[in-house]
Amino acid sequence: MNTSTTLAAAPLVRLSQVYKTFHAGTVNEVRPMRGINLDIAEGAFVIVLGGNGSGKSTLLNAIAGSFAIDAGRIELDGQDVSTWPEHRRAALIGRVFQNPFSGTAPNMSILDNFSLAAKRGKFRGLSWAHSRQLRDELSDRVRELKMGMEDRLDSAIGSLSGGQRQALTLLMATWLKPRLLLLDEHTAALDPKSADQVIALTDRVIQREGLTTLMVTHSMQQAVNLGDRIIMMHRGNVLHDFRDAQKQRLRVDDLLAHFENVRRRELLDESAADMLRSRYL
Ligand SMILES: Nc1ncnc2c1ncn2[C@@H]1O[C@H](COP(=O)(O)OP(=O)(O)OP(=O)(O)O)[C@@H](O)[C@H]1O
Repeated sequence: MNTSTTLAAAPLVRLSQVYKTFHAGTVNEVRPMRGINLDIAEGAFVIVLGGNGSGKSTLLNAIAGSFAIDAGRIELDGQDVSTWPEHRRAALIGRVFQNPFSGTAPNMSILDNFSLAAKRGKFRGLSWAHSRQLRDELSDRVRELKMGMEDRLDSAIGSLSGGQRQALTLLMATWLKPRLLLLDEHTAALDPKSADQVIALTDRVIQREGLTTLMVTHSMQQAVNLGDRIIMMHRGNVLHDFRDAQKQRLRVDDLLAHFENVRRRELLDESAADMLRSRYL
Protein backbone atom coordinates (compact mmCIF):
# COMPACT_ATOMS: atom_id res chain seq x y z
CA MET A 1 0.00 0.00 0.00
CA ASN A 2 1.22 3.46 -0.82
CA THR A 3 1.34 5.20 2.56
CA SER A 4 2.17 8.55 0.97
CA THR A 5 -1.24 8.70 -0.68
CA THR A 6 -3.14 11.72 0.56
CA LEU A 7 -6.86 12.19 0.22
CA ALA A 8 -7.78 14.97 -2.17
CA ALA A 9 -9.91 17.68 -0.56
CA ALA A 10 -13.59 17.37 -1.48
CA PRO A 11 -14.60 19.96 -4.07
CA LEU A 12 -16.72 22.87 -2.88
CA VAL A 13 -19.10 22.36 -5.79
CA ARG A 14 -19.80 19.06 -7.52
CA LEU A 15 -22.24 18.46 -10.35
CA SER A 16 -22.77 14.83 -11.30
CA GLN A 17 -24.65 13.92 -14.46
CA VAL A 18 -26.92 16.97 -14.29
CA TYR A 19 -29.66 17.25 -16.91
CA LYS A 20 -32.17 20.01 -17.60
CA THR A 21 -34.62 20.38 -20.47
CA PHE A 22 -36.96 23.35 -20.84
CA HIS A 23 -40.29 23.02 -22.68
CA ALA A 24 -39.75 19.27 -23.04
CA GLY A 25 -41.70 17.61 -25.82
CA THR A 26 -42.66 20.89 -27.53
CA VAL A 27 -41.23 22.67 -30.57
CA ASN A 28 -39.50 25.02 -28.12
CA GLU A 29 -37.60 22.24 -26.37
CA VAL A 30 -34.07 23.24 -25.29
CA ARG A 31 -31.55 21.10 -23.46
CA PRO A 32 -29.08 23.47 -21.78
CA MET A 33 -27.71 20.79 -19.41
CA ARG A 34 -26.87 17.44 -20.96
CA GLY A 35 -25.23 15.33 -18.30
CA ILE A 36 -22.86 17.93 -16.89
CA ASN A 37 -20.08 16.72 -14.59
CA LEU A 38 -18.08 19.44 -12.91
CA ASP A 39 -15.93 19.74 -9.79
CA ILE A 40 -14.88 23.12 -8.42
CA ALA A 41 -12.24 23.24 -5.73
CA GLU A 42 -12.54 25.55 -2.76
CA GLY A 43 -10.92 28.90 -3.55
CA ALA A 44 -11.01 28.40 -7.34
CA PHE A 45 -11.86 31.37 -9.54
CA VAL A 46 -13.50 29.85 -12.62
CA ILE A 47 -14.35 31.79 -15.77
CA VAL A 48 -17.30 30.39 -17.73
CA LEU A 49 -17.17 31.02 -21.49
CA GLY A 50 -19.34 29.83 -24.36
CA GLY A 51 -21.49 30.98 -27.24
CA ASN A 52 -25.03 32.31 -26.90
CA GLY A 53 -27.37 29.68 -25.53
CA SER A 54 -24.57 27.25 -24.66
CA GLY A 55 -25.89 26.94 -21.09
CA LYS A 56 -23.68 29.29 -19.04
CA SER A 57 -26.43 31.07 -17.11
CA THR A 58 -28.37 27.84 -16.76
CA LEU A 59 -25.33 26.29 -15.08
CA LEU A 60 -25.22 29.11 -12.51
CA ASN A 61 -29.00 29.05 -12.04
CA ALA A 62 -28.96 25.28 -11.48
CA ILE A 63 -26.34 25.65 -8.74
CA ALA A 64 -28.31 28.51 -7.15
CA GLY A 65 -31.51 26.45 -7.28
CA SER A 66 -33.52 28.76 -9.56
CA PHE A 67 -35.21 25.67 -10.99
CA ALA A 68 -35.37 21.95 -10.22
CA ILE A 69 -32.99 19.82 -12.26
CA ASP A 70 -34.41 16.83 -14.16
CA ALA A 71 -31.69 14.38 -13.15
CA GLY A 72 -28.31 14.23 -11.47
CA ARG A 73 -26.93 15.65 -8.28
CA ILE A 74 -25.59 19.00 -7.11
CA GLU A 75 -23.38 19.15 -4.04
CA LEU A 76 -22.38 22.35 -2.36
CA ASP A 77 -20.00 22.58 0.56
CA GLY A 78 -20.25 18.84 1.18
CA GLN A 79 -24.06 18.72 1.17
CA ASP A 80 -26.42 17.35 -1.45
CA VAL A 81 -28.44 20.49 -2.24
CA SER A 82 -30.18 19.06 -5.33
CA THR A 83 -33.63 19.38 -3.78
CA TRP A 84 -33.00 22.48 -1.65
CA PRO A 85 -35.10 25.51 -2.62
CA GLU A 86 -33.30 28.61 -3.86
CA HIS A 87 -33.74 30.59 -0.62
CA ARG A 88 -32.04 27.84 1.40
CA ARG A 89 -29.05 27.74 -0.95
CA ALA A 90 -28.90 31.56 -0.81
CA ALA A 91 -27.40 31.27 2.66
CA LEU A 92 -24.26 29.84 1.02
CA ILE A 93 -24.26 31.81 -2.22
CA GLY A 94 -23.67 35.43 -3.25
CA ARG A 95 -24.90 36.45 -6.72
CA VAL A 96 -24.52 39.40 -9.04
CA PHE A 97 -26.45 39.56 -12.32
CA GLN A 98 -25.96 41.50 -15.53
CA ASN A 99 -28.67 44.05 -14.84
CA PRO A 100 -27.49 46.81 -12.45
CA PHE A 101 -31.16 47.34 -11.56
CA SER A 102 -31.66 43.86 -10.13
CA GLY A 103 -30.98 43.07 -6.52
CA THR A 104 -31.51 46.57 -5.13
CA ALA A 105 -34.52 48.86 -4.54
CA PRO A 106 -33.94 51.97 -6.72
CA ASN A 107 -36.05 54.41 -4.68
CA MET A 108 -34.35 53.57 -1.42
CA SER A 109 -31.04 54.99 -0.27
CA ILE A 110 -27.77 53.03 -0.24
CA LEU A 111 -28.04 52.79 3.55
CA ASP A 112 -31.67 51.59 3.46
CA ASN A 113 -30.82 48.96 0.85
CA PHE A 114 -28.10 47.57 3.09
CA SER A 115 -30.41 47.83 6.13
CA LEU A 116 -33.03 45.84 4.28
CA ALA A 117 -30.48 43.19 3.39
CA ALA A 118 -29.44 43.12 7.06
CA LYS A 119 -33.06 42.68 8.14
CA ARG A 120 -33.56 39.90 5.63
CA GLY A 121 -30.74 38.13 7.42
CA LYS A 122 -28.12 38.60 4.75
CA PHE A 123 -25.76 40.00 7.35
CA ARG A 124 -26.52 37.52 10.09
CA GLY A 125 -25.28 38.18 13.58
CA LEU A 126 -25.30 41.90 13.09
CA SER A 127 -28.21 43.61 14.74
CA TRP A 128 -27.20 46.93 13.32
CA ALA A 129 -29.93 47.44 10.80
CA HIS A 130 -30.07 51.21 10.39
CA SER A 131 -27.69 51.67 13.28
CA ARG A 132 -24.67 53.90 13.63
CA GLN A 133 -22.47 50.83 13.29
CA LEU A 134 -23.93 49.99 9.88
CA ARG A 135 -23.45 53.54 8.64
CA ASP A 136 -19.81 53.63 9.81
CA GLU A 137 -18.93 50.22 8.45
CA LEU A 138 -20.71 50.85 5.17
CA SER A 139 -19.04 54.21 4.82
CA ASP A 140 -15.59 52.59 5.23
CA ARG A 141 -16.35 49.84 2.72
CA VAL A 142 -17.82 52.28 0.20
CA ARG A 143 -14.83 54.61 0.54
CA GLU A 144 -12.55 51.68 -0.40
CA LEU A 145 -14.45 51.42 -3.70
CA LYS A 146 -13.06 54.84 -4.64
CA MET A 147 -16.17 55.58 -6.70
CA GLY A 148 -17.21 58.74 -4.87
CA MET A 149 -20.15 57.22 -3.00
CA GLU A 150 -19.04 57.59 0.62
CA ASP A 151 -20.92 60.90 0.98
CA ARG A 152 -24.00 59.57 -0.79
CA LEU A 153 -25.17 56.89 1.64
CA ASP A 154 -28.52 58.69 1.89
CA SER A 155 -28.98 59.07 -1.87
CA ALA A 156 -31.40 56.85 -3.74
CA ILE A 157 -29.61 53.92 -5.33
CA GLY A 158 -31.52 54.70 -8.55
CA SER A 159 -29.63 57.98 -8.86
CA LEU A 160 -26.27 56.20 -9.12
CA SER A 161 -24.56 55.10 -12.31
CA GLY A 162 -24.75 51.46 -13.44
CA GLY A 163 -21.10 50.94 -12.44
CA GLN A 164 -21.67 52.36 -8.96
CA ARG A 165 -24.72 50.13 -8.51
CA GLN A 166 -22.89 47.00 -9.64
CA ALA A 167 -20.03 47.84 -7.26
CA LEU A 168 -22.56 48.13 -4.40
CA THR A 169 -24.33 44.92 -5.41
CA LEU A 170 -20.97 43.15 -5.40
CA LEU A 171 -20.23 44.61 -1.96
CA MET A 172 -23.60 43.36 -0.71
CA ALA A 173 -23.15 39.91 -2.26
CA THR A 174 -19.71 39.42 -0.71
CA TRP A 175 -20.12 41.22 2.63
CA LEU A 176 -20.58 37.98 4.54
CA LYS A 177 -17.99 36.00 2.59
CA PRO A 178 -20.35 33.54 0.86
CA ARG A 179 -19.14 29.99 0.34
CA LEU A 180 -19.70 30.52 -3.40
CA LEU A 181 -19.89 33.66 -5.53
CA LEU A 182 -21.83 33.54 -8.82
CA LEU A 183 -21.28 36.38 -11.28
CA ASP A 184 -23.41 36.30 -14.42
CA GLU A 185 -22.04 38.78 -16.96
CA HIS A 186 -22.11 41.37 -14.20
CA THR A 187 -20.20 43.97 -16.23
CA ALA A 188 -21.81 43.36 -19.64
CA ALA A 189 -24.29 46.23 -19.34
CA LEU A 190 -21.67 48.80 -18.23
CA ASP A 191 -19.65 51.30 -20.24
CA PRO A 192 -16.00 50.19 -20.73
CA LYS A 193 -14.57 52.41 -17.98
CA SER A 194 -17.13 51.32 -15.38
CA ALA A 195 -16.74 47.70 -16.47
CA ASP A 196 -12.97 47.95 -15.88
CA GLN A 197 -13.55 49.49 -12.44
CA VAL A 198 -16.02 46.79 -11.42
CA ILE A 199 -13.75 44.04 -12.77
CA ALA A 200 -10.78 45.41 -10.80
CA LEU A 201 -12.97 45.51 -7.69
CA THR A 202 -14.24 41.99 -8.35
CA ASP A 203 -10.71 40.61 -8.61
CA ARG A 204 -9.63 42.47 -5.46
CA VAL A 205 -12.55 41.17 -3.39
CA ILE A 206 -12.16 37.59 -4.64
CA GLN A 207 -8.43 37.54 -3.95
CA ARG A 208 -8.72 39.23 -0.56
CA GLU A 209 -11.51 36.96 0.69
CA GLY A 210 -10.31 33.85 -1.18
CA LEU A 211 -13.82 33.39 -2.57
CA THR A 212 -14.72 30.37 -4.67
CA THR A 213 -16.18 31.98 -7.77
CA LEU A 214 -17.91 31.15 -11.04
CA MET A 215 -17.95 34.11 -13.41
CA VAL A 216 -19.76 34.10 -16.75
CA THR A 217 -18.39 36.51 -19.33
CA HIS A 218 -18.28 37.05 -23.08
CA SER A 219 -15.03 38.98 -22.76
CA MET A 220 -11.99 36.97 -23.86
CA GLN A 221 -9.79 39.64 -22.33
CA GLN A 222 -11.41 39.19 -18.92
CA ALA A 223 -11.11 35.41 -19.31
CA VAL A 224 -7.39 35.67 -20.03
CA ASN A 225 -6.66 38.24 -17.32
CA LEU A 226 -8.71 36.80 -14.48
CA GLY A 227 -9.11 33.57 -12.59
CA ASP A 228 -7.22 30.29 -12.50
CA ARG A 229 -9.49 28.14 -14.64
CA ILE A 230 -11.63 28.54 -17.76
CA ILE A 231 -14.46 26.23 -18.69
CA MET A 232 -15.91 26.55 -22.17
CA MET A 233 -19.54 25.48 -22.52
CA HIS A 234 -21.05 24.15 -25.70
CA ARG A 235 -24.54 22.74 -26.18
CA GLY A 236 -25.21 22.06 -22.54
CA ASN A 237 -21.87 20.56 -21.67
CA VAL A 238 -18.31 21.49 -20.73
CA LEU A 239 -16.33 21.27 -23.96
CA HIS A 240 -12.96 22.56 -22.72
CA ASP A 241 -11.48 22.91 -19.27
CA PHE A 242 -8.23 24.89 -18.97
CA ARG A 243 -6.53 25.05 -15.60
CA ASP A 244 -3.34 26.07 -13.84
CA ALA A 245 -0.35 26.54 -16.16
CA GLN A 246 -2.44 25.83 -19.26
CA LYS A 247 -4.89 28.54 -18.25
CA GLN A 248 -2.10 31.00 -17.48
CA ARG A 249 -0.56 30.44 -20.92
CA LEU A 250 -3.82 31.04 -22.79
CA ARG A 251 -4.09 34.19 -24.88
CA VAL A 252 -7.10 35.82 -26.50
CA ASP A 253 -6.05 34.41 -29.90
CA ASP A 254 -6.02 30.86 -28.49
CA LEU A 255 -9.53 31.30 -27.13
CA LEU A 256 -10.74 32.74 -30.43
CA ALA A 257 -9.26 29.71 -32.22
CA HIS A 258 -11.21 27.40 -29.88
CA PHE A 259 -14.42 29.34 -30.61
CA GLU A 260 -13.73 29.11 -34.34
CA ASN A 261 -13.34 25.32 -34.04
CA VAL A 262 -16.68 25.11 -32.25
CA ARG A 263 -18.32 27.23 -34.96
CA ARG A 264 -16.84 25.03 -37.71
CA ARG A 265 -18.04 21.92 -35.94
CA GLU A 266 -21.53 23.43 -35.70
CA LEU A 267 -21.54 24.25 -39.41
CA LEU A 268 -20.47 20.68 -40.16
CA ASP A 269 -23.22 19.35 -37.87
CA GLU A 270 -25.74 21.58 -39.60
CA SER A 271 -24.71 20.53 -43.10
CA ALA A 272 -24.81 16.86 -42.01
CA ALA A 273 -28.30 17.43 -40.59
CA ASP A 274 -29.36 19.22 -43.80
CA MET A 275 -28.08 16.29 -45.83
CA LEU A 276 -29.99 13.80 -43.67
CA ARG A 277 -33.11 15.95 -43.90
CA SER A 278 -32.92 16.20 -47.68
CA ARG A 279 -32.39 12.46 -47.91
CA TYR A 280 -35.10 11.30 -45.53
CA LEU A 281 -37.75 14.00 -45.42
N1 LIG B 1 -36.02 29.38 -17.40
C1 LIG B 1 -35.93 29.04 -18.68
N2 LIG B 1 -37.01 28.68 -19.38
C2 LIG B 1 -36.94 28.32 -20.67
N3 LIG B 1 -35.78 28.28 -21.38
C3 LIG B 1 -34.66 28.65 -20.74
C4 LIG B 1 -34.67 29.04 -19.37
N4 LIG B 1 -33.39 29.34 -19.01
C5 LIG B 1 -32.64 29.15 -20.11
N5 LIG B 1 -33.38 28.73 -21.14
C6 LIG B 1 -32.90 28.40 -22.48
O1 LIG B 1 -31.78 27.54 -22.34
C7 LIG B 1 -30.80 27.84 -23.33
C8 LIG B 1 -29.49 28.18 -22.64
O2 LIG B 1 -29.66 29.45 -22.02
P1 LIG B 1 -28.54 30.13 -21.15
O3 LIG B 1 -29.13 31.43 -20.67
O4 LIG B 1 -28.04 29.19 -20.14
O5 LIG B 1 -27.42 30.41 -22.23
P2 LIG B 1 -26.10 31.25 -22.10
O6 LIG B 1 -24.96 30.37 -22.48
O7 LIG B 1 -26.02 31.91 -20.78
O8 LIG B 1 -26.34 32.30 -23.27
P3 LIG B 1 -26.08 33.88 -23.39
O9 LIG B 1 -24.61 34.05 -23.54
O10 LIG B 1 -26.83 34.23 -24.62
O11 LIG B 1 -26.62 34.53 -22.16
C9 LIG B 1 -31.37 28.97 -24.16
O12 LIG B 1 -31.98 28.43 -25.31
C10 LIG B 1 -32.40 29.60 -23.24
O13 LIG B 1 -33.43 30.22 -23.97
